Amino acid sequence: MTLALGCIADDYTGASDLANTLTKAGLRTVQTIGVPADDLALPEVDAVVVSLKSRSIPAEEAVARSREAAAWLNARGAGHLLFKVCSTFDSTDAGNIGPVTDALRVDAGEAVALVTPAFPETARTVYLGHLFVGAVPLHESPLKDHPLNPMRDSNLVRVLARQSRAEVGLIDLATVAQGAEAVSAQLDALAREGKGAAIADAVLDRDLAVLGAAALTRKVSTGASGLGLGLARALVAAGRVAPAAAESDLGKPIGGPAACLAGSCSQATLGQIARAEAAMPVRRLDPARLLAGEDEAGAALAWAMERIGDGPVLIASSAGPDEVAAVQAQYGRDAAGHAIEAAMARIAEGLVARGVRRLVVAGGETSGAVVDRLGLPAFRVGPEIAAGVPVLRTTDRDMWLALKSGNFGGPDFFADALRLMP
Ligand SMILES: Nc1ncnc2c1ncn2[C@@H]1O[C@H](COP(=O)(O)OP(=O)(O)OP(=O)(O)O)[C@@H](O)[C@H]1O
Ligand SMILES: O=C(O)[C@@H](O)C(=O)CO
Repeated sequence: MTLALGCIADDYTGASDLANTLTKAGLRTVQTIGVPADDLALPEVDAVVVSLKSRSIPAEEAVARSREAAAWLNARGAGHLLFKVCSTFDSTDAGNIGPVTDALRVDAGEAVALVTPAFPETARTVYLGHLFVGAVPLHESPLKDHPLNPMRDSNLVRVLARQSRAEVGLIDLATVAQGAEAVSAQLDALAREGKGAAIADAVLDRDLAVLGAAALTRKVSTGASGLGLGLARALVAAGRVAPAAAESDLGKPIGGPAACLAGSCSQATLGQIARAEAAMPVRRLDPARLLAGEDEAGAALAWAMERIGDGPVLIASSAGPDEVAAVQAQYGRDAAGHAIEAAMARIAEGLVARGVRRLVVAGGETSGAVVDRLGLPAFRVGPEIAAGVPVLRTTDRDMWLALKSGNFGGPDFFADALRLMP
């Protein structure tokens, strides 16, 4: 297999978002969970998205895992490596976007890497280095209250510089408007000034096409699905990939019981859970009881088993910012997060052991914990449920999944997803 594009995603929902974007742009794409084992049979594809769970782990571990993924992708001839990060740049001052970008860039022998989280389709735009989520700057958006990485600075040149060894520059919209050659020349100029990364502005899809073409002249770039779209378009335009229609037949219907799990505390997910109450039974986990050692997971599983024969169910730990802050103050941010993720993974395992083959999970870390516990190796990409969220079909067994990024999806996301999982 010779890959046109190798991708390393820092969480599993982000990986499926990117796999969805690449598929829609005509690249035959597969999403793997972790670095694939040598004997994993993969279809012939243009792009592989290796999903890591590296967004919120110590930087040196994130670097080591990303390097391992890069080595696997490079061994399959990847012409370009994209490090897929969140479109809201989720990270802390300790990393991991800066350290991983530095490491991949240096390993590839590049002086500077283009970085942009812009994804206009989901209303993430970058102007003069400032990230906007819809109509508000990042630090005024709900991301300011993220349970693991509250984003309180919208100036990404500053944010990335705090995480990076090298200095960070800017490629502004005026330069992007002049086209790929101007962007490439600006990258060279920034490299001469000693900059190791450049935040690139992008407001419209056409800006992404320019950035993709410029990024493709180097071996490594960092961005969200928007940059993936730009790279895919550039690969097709350069004749390096013959565009393929998305697979319409991902296999026979599976049917049977279905369940949804939500660990994301994003505003979008909280709204979707509230809406789901009208469509299916919803059980809310009590994080305080769970963290005090009560068997909340066992109780939720028993609750689900009483209802699942009649239709889908939803189990959610999600809570608003005040409740999250109270739990974190008592148990610590990471300990609380990990304990809740572990409970979700246990519930997923129990549901699958009892026959669930259609599973929707909301939240990147939550999805990571669930998919790891289920031991799923790779996914083929099915139809799009909402911008950034495809239906996935496991390559090694008959199972449908949807891994939803916290902020993505329409108000009726859970019902919308299940409708596309026959
Ligand atoms: N009630 C709660 N109190 C404190 N932490 C919670 C609670 N419910 C969930 N969590 C934790 O919050 C974190 C949510 O992160 P997750 O990545 O799953 O969602 P997200 O960040 O909204 O999604 P994405 O990364 O896709 O944008 C997880 O670690 C989860 O265990
Ligand atoms: O880019 C995004 O917003 C998503 O794919 C994601 O990474 C959320 O975890």
